[in-house]
Amino acid sequence: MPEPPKSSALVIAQGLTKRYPGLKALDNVSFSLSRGEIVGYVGPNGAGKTTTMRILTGMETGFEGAAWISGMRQPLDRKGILKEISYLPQDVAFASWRTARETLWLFGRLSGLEASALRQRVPLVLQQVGLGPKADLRVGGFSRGMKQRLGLAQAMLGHPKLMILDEPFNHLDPAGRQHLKGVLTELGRQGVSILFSSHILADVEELMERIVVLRKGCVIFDGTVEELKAAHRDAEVVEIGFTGILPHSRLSAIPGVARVEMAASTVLRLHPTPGAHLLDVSTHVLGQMIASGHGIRYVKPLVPSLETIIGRMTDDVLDVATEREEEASAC
Ligand SMILES: Nc1ncnc2c1ncn2[C@@H]1O[C@H](COP(=O)(O)OP(=O)(O)OP(=O)(O)O)[C@@H](O)[C@H]1O
Repeated sequence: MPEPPKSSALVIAQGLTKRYPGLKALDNVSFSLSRGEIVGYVGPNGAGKTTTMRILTGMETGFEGAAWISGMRQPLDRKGILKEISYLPQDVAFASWRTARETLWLFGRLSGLEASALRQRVPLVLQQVGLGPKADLRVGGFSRGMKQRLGLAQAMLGHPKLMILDEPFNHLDPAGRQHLKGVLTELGRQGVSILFSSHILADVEELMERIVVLRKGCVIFDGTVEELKAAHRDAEVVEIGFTGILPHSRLSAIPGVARVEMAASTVLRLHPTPGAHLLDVSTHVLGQMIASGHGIRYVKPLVPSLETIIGRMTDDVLDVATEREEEASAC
């Protein structure tokens, strides 16, 4: 059996490849997670996020490559690993007739937690996820957002070293997402590592210490959000509000201008060519507009959102099996 790589990382995924008939769901996926690190695992539908998470939790066993958690290997050391991790699946489901408190109590006992520990822990985690006042209500009457919170409470219950959360922000309203971000940040501060997937990127940007982007089963970026944004500076545009009628075909001919988009009759957006310096190009365009008698109402740089960048990197397409033949690597 191969030795775990010499690394202090809590999670090491090395060359993970998962095949389904006619489809490579994961293609040589490698990344790692340090202790206390919060990592966003993102990509379009079908990119392979859940498959990776299922491998890390030991639910998916037929794969190539290796996954180590705390120096233990999946799926061989599954029992040992289960003591250190928790998993929040995408669609949480609970028995409707139990209360939130009973649900956590049962889960805790089945996970081997002592009754004395649960007496303290259950009210605490319910409080932390904002369900304290609902502890003794039946889950059947819970909204989807409340069930999502209960799922998170369950994932926190056993003091895991690693939490793997598949779409934890699903079904939460803006206040709920804000609250959850606070809870996860605090857990990170306490040394808990968190790997989470999300399609709601605008809200979770500042939560991610690192972002791993997956496309068609391949890791296409692994770094900080700042590094990702820096690599996509060419997606920045400048918006110019002006007076008068603009013959914008003349502006398109200016060196460094890839495209002039008319956002409204007196608002244009300047798209630079890759590698062009946005400030230089804007200065040139503004000079020409003023020289031809246009008044400038405002100039505003538009920095692309994380969602725009990821959409650009992944084409934002639903990946279908026919697009990803088993042997052909899309990486
Ligand atoms: N049991 C299975 N049998 C066959 N194909 C599967 C199976 N499970 C997943 N897949 C396929 O593997 C690919 C990756 O699926 P996965 O659920 O990991 O994607 P995802 O990134 O989590 O997507 P989403 O954002 O929609 O949750 C998809 O093409 C999916 O259809």
